[in-house]
Amino acid sequence: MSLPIYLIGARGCGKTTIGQALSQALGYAFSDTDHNLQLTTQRTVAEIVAAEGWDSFRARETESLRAVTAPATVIATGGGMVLAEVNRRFMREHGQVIWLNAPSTVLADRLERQPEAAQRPTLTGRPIAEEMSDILRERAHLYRQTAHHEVNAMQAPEQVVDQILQSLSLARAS
Ligand SMILES: Nc1ncnc2c1ncn2[C@@H]1O[C@H](COP(=O)(O)OP(=O)(O)OP(=O)(O)O)[C@@H](O)[C@H]1O
Ligand SMILES: O=C(O)C1=C[C@@H](O)[C@@H](O)[C@H](O)C1
Ligand SMILES: [Mg+2]
Repeated sequence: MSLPIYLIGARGCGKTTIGQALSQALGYAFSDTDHNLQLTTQRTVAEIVAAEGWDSFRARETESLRAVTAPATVIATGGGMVLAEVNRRFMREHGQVIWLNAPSTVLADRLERQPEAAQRPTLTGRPIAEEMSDILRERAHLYRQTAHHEVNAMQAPEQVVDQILQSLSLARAS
């Protein structure tokens, strides 16, 4: 059975972009926990957070992770999925976890170009560059401890996909 592949990392690291390309390369299905939540609730992240608050969003995100988990599927997760221990354990136990890592300056740059505010409401109320730096400082250890493999997400998308494929095949061979 082909285990699911979970992509984790901060906003803008490319979980959705790379996830789609990786799923095509492997002939796997593709799911995205943020999109799944949007479909099932018919609301954006910003709308859920405005109506119910972040704690409720985080609880729904845990449900979304379970709902999309299936064999032979690449799963792009929400940037905050690693905050809950239950999610970290679930991903490590059910599949291969890949951290798409890039410096906060690169991520902030991408988000400033394409903010998608409905899916990425502010987490701290601070400007994007400062928020990203704070978020990575808080979460880097959680991404690191959850991931089976860390990949450099500053490379061009095709190279990121290649590096993931290499990590996975090396893991299978060892
Ligand atoms: N390797 C890359 N090189 C250059 N640009 C990239 C790369 N990966 C993603 N991008 C760009 O960065 C932006 C954010 O990418 P994407 O939406 O895939 O990130 P994400 O990790 O899914 O974010 P979120 O956690 O908010 O869902 C998009 O404009 C995308 O085109
Ligand atoms: O980093 C985060 O906490 C988030 C990232 C996005 O993928 C969404 O899941 C949401 O905007 C929260
Ligand atoms: Mg995404």
